[in-house]
Amino acid sequence: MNRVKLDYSKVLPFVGEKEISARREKASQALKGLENGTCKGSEFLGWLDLPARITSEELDRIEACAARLRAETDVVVIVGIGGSYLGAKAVIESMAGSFDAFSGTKVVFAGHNVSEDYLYELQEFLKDKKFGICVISKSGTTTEPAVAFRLLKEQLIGQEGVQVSRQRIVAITDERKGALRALADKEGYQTFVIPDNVGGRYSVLTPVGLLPVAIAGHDIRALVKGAADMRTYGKENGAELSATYAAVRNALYEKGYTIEITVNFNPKLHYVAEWWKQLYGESEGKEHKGIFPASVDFTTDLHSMGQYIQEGRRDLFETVLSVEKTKHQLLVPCDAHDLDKLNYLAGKRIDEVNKMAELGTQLAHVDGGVPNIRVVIPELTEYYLGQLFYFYELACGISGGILGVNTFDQPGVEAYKNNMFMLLGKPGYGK
Ligand SMILES: O=P(O)(O)OC[C@H]1O[C@H](O)[C@H](O)[C@@H](O)[C@@H]1O
Repeated sequence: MNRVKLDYSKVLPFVGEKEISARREKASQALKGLENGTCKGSEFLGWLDLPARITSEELDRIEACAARLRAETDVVVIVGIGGSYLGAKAVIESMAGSFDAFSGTKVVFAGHNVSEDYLYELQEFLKDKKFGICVISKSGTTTEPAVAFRLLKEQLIGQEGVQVSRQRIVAITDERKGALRALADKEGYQTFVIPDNVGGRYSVLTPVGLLPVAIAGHDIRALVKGAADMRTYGKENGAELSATYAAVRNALYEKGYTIEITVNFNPKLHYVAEWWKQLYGESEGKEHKGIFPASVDFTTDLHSMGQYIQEGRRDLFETVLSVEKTKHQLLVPCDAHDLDKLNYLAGKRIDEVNKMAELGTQLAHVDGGVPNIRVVIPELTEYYLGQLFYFYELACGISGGILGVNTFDQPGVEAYKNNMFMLLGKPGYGK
């Protein structure tokens, strides 16, 4: 099996193998805590064996629902935020053509902000379209998706009537609890369940990620297979890949490298980094501890953030998502006049230019004092994305264990919500 690989050789000038292997021992302990369910937050370990537990029948049901929505609609609005949004968005952006949005896209997103202009413009866009809604909320009570869903449901009923709109709405939520569950049961929407023991940011391989990805026309079986293969591979070797990444980043953290920048050289990976930021930020950022997860898109951001990374405060390290093989091939053309002085590149692949930018940047940043990890992805396919997700999820569980926090809760997210509810006059929220 070809697979995602890790290269931390460009970290070694900053932390030695000895320091890393000390963290590697802690990583093994943390892994044990996950495997035998004795870690903090152990009620949320359902993701560990999720890829192997998903049955072909469940995938059939998801694919059938996606096929029905694809046939009955021009576009489906995926309504959700945080873990109920980012996994699907990451896969769809990675797999879709860069200009699909201009040639008739199958999915659009809402409920991940409360921008009045965004929602107005979405409603205008949907006015002359046959649309469906896939509303996703584990708790079923999150304000942003609830507001968007209320608007869109009203619009759908107005355009299609009550009966048709019930067919066009699918809800993904808790099996029993929450306002969305109550509404879905009352209206008779088709529903899918988010298991109790899988937290939002770990839910990409549940219907939360799989249904939107299937609606967008991508291969969810390959995605699940990639994750399952990574799980099997990890079981055979003590989760080598994830444990090493967790150990290396913690060794760096303890030496004062408190910010990790995930870097891509392919804009399709932008939302993979956004997904990663939620996974690591919500999991580790607590008790006034944790690596701050950031991200950049190169080479674009080399022309904005590159200066800071090269010469700013030395508390950064980078993790580059490096894709080995492109989907397409394109050569730099030769020009008879060569006024732009680019003929030295004529006949070379665009990807070679990109790869040399990647290598040149890595060397420059390491020289400038920025440790560099490389995560190598053989190709941008659903299969390797599945591997990558599982690699990161397991590493996050291990890393949180090394740090000593409860990786699976997010108490800090409530503070802004309470203030917002109080300011908006929600009953039960005093001054
Ligand atoms: O799926 P939901 O219950 O609507 O939650 C959506 C998101 O919002 C919350 O505030 C949490 O911080 C996230 O972990 C979660 O993924």
